Formats: sequence, C-alpha cells, structure tokens
Amino acid sequence: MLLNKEISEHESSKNSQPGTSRRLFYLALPPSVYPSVCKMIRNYCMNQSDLTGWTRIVVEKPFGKDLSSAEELSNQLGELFDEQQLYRIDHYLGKELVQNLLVLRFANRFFLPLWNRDNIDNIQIVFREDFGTEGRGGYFDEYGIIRDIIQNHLLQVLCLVAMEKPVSLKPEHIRDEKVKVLQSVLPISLEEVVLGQYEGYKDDPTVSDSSNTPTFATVVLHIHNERWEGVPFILKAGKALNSRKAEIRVQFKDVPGDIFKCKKQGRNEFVIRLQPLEAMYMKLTVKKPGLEMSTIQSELDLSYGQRYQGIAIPEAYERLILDTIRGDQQHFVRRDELKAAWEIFTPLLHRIDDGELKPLPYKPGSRGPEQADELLARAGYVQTHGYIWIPPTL
Ligand SMILES: NC(=O)C1=CN([C@@H]2O[C@H](COP(=O)(O)OP(=O)(O)OC[C@H]3O[C@@H](n4cnc5c(N)ncnc54)[C@H](OP(=O)(O)O)[C@@H]3O)[C@@H](O)[C@H]2O)C=CC1
Ligand SMILES: O=C1O[C@H](COP(=O)(O)O)[C@@H](O)[C@H](O)[C@H]1O
Repeated sequence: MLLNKEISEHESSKNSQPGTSRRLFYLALPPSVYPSVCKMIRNYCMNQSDLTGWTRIVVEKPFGKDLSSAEELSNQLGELFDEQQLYRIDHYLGKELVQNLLVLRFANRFFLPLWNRDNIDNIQIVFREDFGTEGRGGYFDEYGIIRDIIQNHLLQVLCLVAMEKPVSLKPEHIRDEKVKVLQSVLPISLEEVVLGQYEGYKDDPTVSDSSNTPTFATVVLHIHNERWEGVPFILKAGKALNSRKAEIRVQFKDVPGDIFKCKKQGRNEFVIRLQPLEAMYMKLTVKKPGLEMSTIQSELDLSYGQRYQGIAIPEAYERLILDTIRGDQQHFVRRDELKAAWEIFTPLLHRIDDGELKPLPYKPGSRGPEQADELLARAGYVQTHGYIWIPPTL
C-alpha cells in the first residue's frame, strides 16, 4: 500500500497526460519470491482502474530450475497476470546481431536457398568467458552453465537460426515459429554431452567442496524436421576459458567434385560474432593472388566498427526495456517457449543434479576439456588450419 501511495504521488506529480497510469515492475529476484511479490503488486500496485494505462511485469531469469519448477512458477504468475502483461527477459534477444538474424535470413536472397541440410554441415553456437564465477559462486553453483547460459541464451539464438519464416513480424507469429523449433528438438544423447568444471572453482567459499556443477558444457542438439534433419547444432558455453566471445558459426559442406583441392583450405564458414566487436564474416576459398593457379582461404568481412563508424550500438537491456514500455513482446520469451526449452534440458539436468554425470576438470585459461573438441570433431566440425586473418587498415 505504501509503494502504491508512492507511485500514485509520483504519477500525479509527473504525468504529462493527467489520468494515465503506466506501471512497469522489473523483478530481478530469486524465483522463490516471485509469486509473493507479484501477489502484492496484483493486490495493491496495479495501474489505477479508473485511469487509462497498463501494468507490466518484467521477470529476469532464472525462470525455475527445471520443467516442473518452471511450470509451477508460470502457473503462479499466470493466475495473477495475463501473458500480455508478462515480459520474460533474455538479454541475448536484445543484442544487435541476434536481432539481425531475422533480417539476415529472410531479407537476403543469398541465404534463402542455402540455409538447410543440403548445404550446411553443422552449426555451432558458442559462449566463452575468460573469467570465472567471481563473486557469484553461490548463485552459480545452484544453477550451473546449462541453466545459466545454454538453456536460455544459446537456445534462443538457436531458435532464430533454425526457425521457419514467420507469417509476419508480429510477436506472436515469431514466437509461434520459435516454439515449433524447440518442439522439434530430439532428446539429448549423453554421448553428445561433455561437461567440465574449472580447477579452483570450489575454492570459492560459497561453493560446496563436493560441487558437481558444470562451469563448461558442450551439448549437441538435433532438430527433427525437413530443413535440419542430420545437421548437428553444437551449443558450447564455458567460464574461465582462454577467450571471451559469443558467436554463431555455420559450417557448410564440402564442394562436391572439388577440382581445386579446397578441402585442404578448409570449408566455407559463415560466422556471426555477437560479441565482442560485432562482425559477420564468410570464410571462402579464392584464387591466391599471383601467377599460380592456387587457392587460399579468405573472407568477406562486415565488421560493424568499421562499417558503421559513429553509430552507437545500444545495450541489450536498453533496447529490451524500451520494448517493454512500447508493449512489444517480440523479443521476450512466451510461456510455451519456456516450457519447450525446459523439456529439452530437464532430463540431462536431473542426471547431473543426481551426480550421474561428472564434469571433467579443466585448467582456467584453457579451451576447456579436450573431450569437447573431440566431440566437435565427431559431430562433423572440420577445423580450418592455416587461415590467417589480417585486419584491414582504414
Ligand atoms: N571481422 C573480424 O573481426 C574477423 C576476425 N577474424 C579472426 O581471425 C581469427 C581466425 O578466425 P576463425 O577461423 O573464424 O576462428 P578460430 O580459428 O578462432 O576458430 C575456428 C573454430 O575452430 C575452433 N578451434 C579453435 N582452436 C581449436 C583447437 N585447438 N582445437 C579444436 N578446435 C579449435 C573454434 O572453437 P571455439 O569457438 O570454441 O574457439 C572455432 O570453432 C579469429 O581470431 C577471428 O576472430 C576472422 C575474420 C574476420
Ligand atoms: O545471463 C548471464 O549472462 C552473462 C553474460 O552476458 P554477456 O552479455 O556479457 O554475454 C554471464 O556472465 C552470466 O553468468 C549469466 O547469468
């Protein structure tokens, strides 16, 4: 009631359009307190019924710990608010190059005929951080890298990479297509999972000495549909690694009837680097400039810093908060999307929680466990050797 009084006073002092009441509540809280906080908002702090306006609730992850806890939370919030009032935020959906995915795929003739199992061999979606869980060990140890990064951020990116063209850009049309992709993901096979935990993780006093929590994971997903049958989607995430980046790497199949021995150079790859330094580049084979007819791997490069000089790329949260004010739910996770995402990972997470699967140790500052690169190779990824990128000079 006190909060409502404060808000009402603020509204009457600030409202440029008297009579409107627009209330946005941003909850970054442990999920256990979401229901009680939301109940109080529902009972005492809604926009005033005699005035026009709205009340919206932004909910930060974690949205539960597994399928049943997420569904329970969804039911509790669903009793208090309509889906149109709930904004489940995933900040990866606010990143410039993630938002670019739909444009890239559906506004460019180049990609339309190539984006399928006939041409693409495998796709990696990668998150790497070069620092550990410093200061967040207590939270992280309860969740682990799959819940922290893969089940939400990387899976959302996968949806945008793999989904069919939506009927329109209306949020519900886009979210309908994302749900279909998630529902087409096959159960995860344990042979296609590598878990790791960096050495020294348990030195954090807030982490249990017997912690089985992965700080690194590579998980291969398969989408059972006409476009993607047989194409592995390799989701990799890790903390305390040797570099920081998030990228999507689409590796194409070898050229059939190759007369140039291109295989030696490496396959065509299309890389979308989400961060740092947003860029998209296509690794392709060209004639090595000179008198000989030999080939070399080169690139078509769109580096945002160079191409869009002087344009500030907004922060993910800046964009998403603006969307909540505008009432645009396109970049927010719908309830059925969340359920489908938990359905994919819950069986694996339960096996990890039960101690059935053990993370492999890796050195901080390394690439993570070697077994992850072996899994990558088994999934079909062919690493390029000898490709040297020379950054252009202005
Ligand atoms: N516009 C730009 O800024 C451009 C920059 N470049 C830069 O050029 C460099 C080379 O580019 P690129 O070939 O695309 O990228 P990398 O050589 O960094 O990585 C290519 C792939 O090989 C994997 N890999 C790397 N090391 C190993 C290893 N030891 N064993 C097994 N797999 C491995 C990587 O995995 P993982 O992802 O896990 O590391 C990734 O999947 C990069 O630094 C890139 O940033 C290139 C073109 C344009
Ligand atoms: O949600 C999270 O994301 C951050 C990484 O975000 P980024 O925008 O810097 O890629 C990660 O460090 C954190 O563990 C996780 O909870």
